[in-house]
Amino acid sequence: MSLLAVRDLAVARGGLRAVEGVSFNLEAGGALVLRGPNGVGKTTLLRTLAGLQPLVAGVIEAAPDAIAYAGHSDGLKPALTAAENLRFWSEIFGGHDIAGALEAMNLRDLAERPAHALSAGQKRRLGLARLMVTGRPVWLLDEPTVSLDRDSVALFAGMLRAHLGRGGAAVIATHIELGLPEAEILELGPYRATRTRRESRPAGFNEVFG
Ligand SMILES: Nc1ncnc2c1ncn2[C@@H]1O[C@H](COP(=O)(O)OP(=O)(O)OP(=O)(O)O)[C@@H](O)[C@H]1O
Repeated sequence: MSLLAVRDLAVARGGLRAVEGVSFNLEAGGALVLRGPNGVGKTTLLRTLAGLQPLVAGVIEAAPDAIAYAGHSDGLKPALTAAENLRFWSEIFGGHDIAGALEAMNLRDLAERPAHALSAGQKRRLGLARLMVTGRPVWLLDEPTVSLDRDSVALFAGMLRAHLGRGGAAVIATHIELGLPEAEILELGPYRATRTRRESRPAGFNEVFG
């Protein structure tokens, strides 16, 4: 079943065309990794897929309410505790349980701490845990591992794999290998997009993500 289908998409930022010729079909369990140099248009593409800005050309087809977007900002309410932040988002997205989200990103011991008193990596973990309570199948992730230490990257990779295993899907802009051997890679260059290869496991990979 297709969760997100994109045909010949062109996107722009600040009035300038970023990338064009983007086509892919994401099914349940599918992951697409966006690669490309700084400024090429990965964020612009994700923002367009999330409906945060209009497309220039092409077609985006997604089921209604299928998409959850995690951008550069963690989107936290600083005065609310970690648990209250998750409850806030859960109520907006339909009342999903927050316990699994706290567990998935190792936040149980920080549940009662206000978000403003979390470290950068802890805030990022909370921002990513938010995805779990949305209950949405398609995760659009913009550099999700920024500020995460090695163990937290592994936690997040596990959470993402579990999401895919449950029939979810993800589009991920990342400069690091996330340990998703089944992921397709979309290399973005100026004004073009090229499907190249699947993500491979580098030597020694299992030490971090196994
Ligand atoms: N708010 C903005 N207004 C105008 N132009 C912008 C804005 N934000 C980004 N741009 C420009 O749009 C182009 C695409 O930027 P984008 O953030 O999509 O790239 P990226 O591939 O995600 O980069 P990075 O790897 O550095 O995160 C860049 O040339 C950038 O300078």
